[in-house]
Amino acid sequence: MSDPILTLKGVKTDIAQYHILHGIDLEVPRGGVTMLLGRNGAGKTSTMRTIMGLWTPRAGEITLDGTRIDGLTPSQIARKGIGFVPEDMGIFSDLTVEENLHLAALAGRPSPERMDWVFGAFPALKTFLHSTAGNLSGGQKQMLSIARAVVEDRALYLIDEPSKGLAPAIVATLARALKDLKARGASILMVEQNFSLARALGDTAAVMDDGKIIWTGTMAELSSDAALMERLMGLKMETT
Ligand SMILES: Nc1ncnc2c1ncn2[C@@H]1O[C@H](COP(=O)(O)OP(=O)(O)OP(=O)(O)O)[C@@H](O)[C@H]1O
Repeated sequence: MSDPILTLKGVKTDIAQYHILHGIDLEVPRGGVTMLLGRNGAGKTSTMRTIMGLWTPRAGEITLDGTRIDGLTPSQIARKGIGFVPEDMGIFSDLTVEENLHLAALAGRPSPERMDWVFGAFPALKTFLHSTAGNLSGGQKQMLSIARAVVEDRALYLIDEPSKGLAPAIVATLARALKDLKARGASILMVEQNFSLARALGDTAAVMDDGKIIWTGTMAELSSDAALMERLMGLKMETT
C-alpha cells in the first residue's frame, strides 16, 4: 500500500502473563475508514490500546506518518496526532460537557468553527453543554466521547465499537457524524460489531483472530462473500 498513515509490523503485546497479540502486521491507509473486525476476544481492543500506548508492545514497530510511536506514553501518542474513542468512552463524568470538550483539545480552546461542526453532528451536546457528563444518557455519552476525539483535526482516529449498546436512532446519528468525518478526508481505524454499520462506513477491512490479522481486503469484497465472512468471523448473514 502506498504511504499508509499507520503501520504495525510484528506487534506482540502481553497482558499480565498472557500473550495476547501474536505479531500484528497492519497498514491503515491515509484517508478513509479501515474496519478492524473479528470474533469476540480476537484482540481488536488490545490492538487499539497497544497503538494508543495503553499497552506497551513486547516486540514490533508502530509507525504513525513515518514516526515510530511504540514505547511512547498515551499522552505523547495523542500529541503525535491520534484521537481515541475508547470502548468505555473515557469521559469525565464529574465535569460538564463543555469542560470535557475543552480538556480534549490539545492546542487550547477548540475553534468556534470546529465546535459548530461538532454541535451540528451532535445537537444534544449543545443542549446539555453545561450539564454534568455523568447525567447524560448512554447515547449522549457516546456522542461526547466521539466529540472529544474530533474536537481538533487528528492524523488518525481510533474508534472502538461506537455503536455498542445504543438504540438504532442514536446509531443513525453516529453513522451520519462518522460519514461526515470521513468525507472531510479523515483517516479512521474502527472496531465495529454492528456489521451493517461496518459495511456502510468501511472502505478496507482487516479481520483478526486469536491475536493475529488473518485477512485484509476491501469491505466490499468481504461483505459480498457470505462464505468468507462465516469462515473468518462466524457471521451468518444476508449479503444483499
Ligand atoms: N486486562 C486484561 N487481562 C487479561 N486478559 C485480557 C485483558 N484484556 C483483554 N484480555 C484478553 O485478551 C484477549 C483479546 O481481548 P480484546 O478485548 O482485545 O478482544 P476483542 O477482539 O476486542 O473482543 P470483544 O469483541 O469481545 O471486545 C481476550 O482473550 C481477552 O480475554
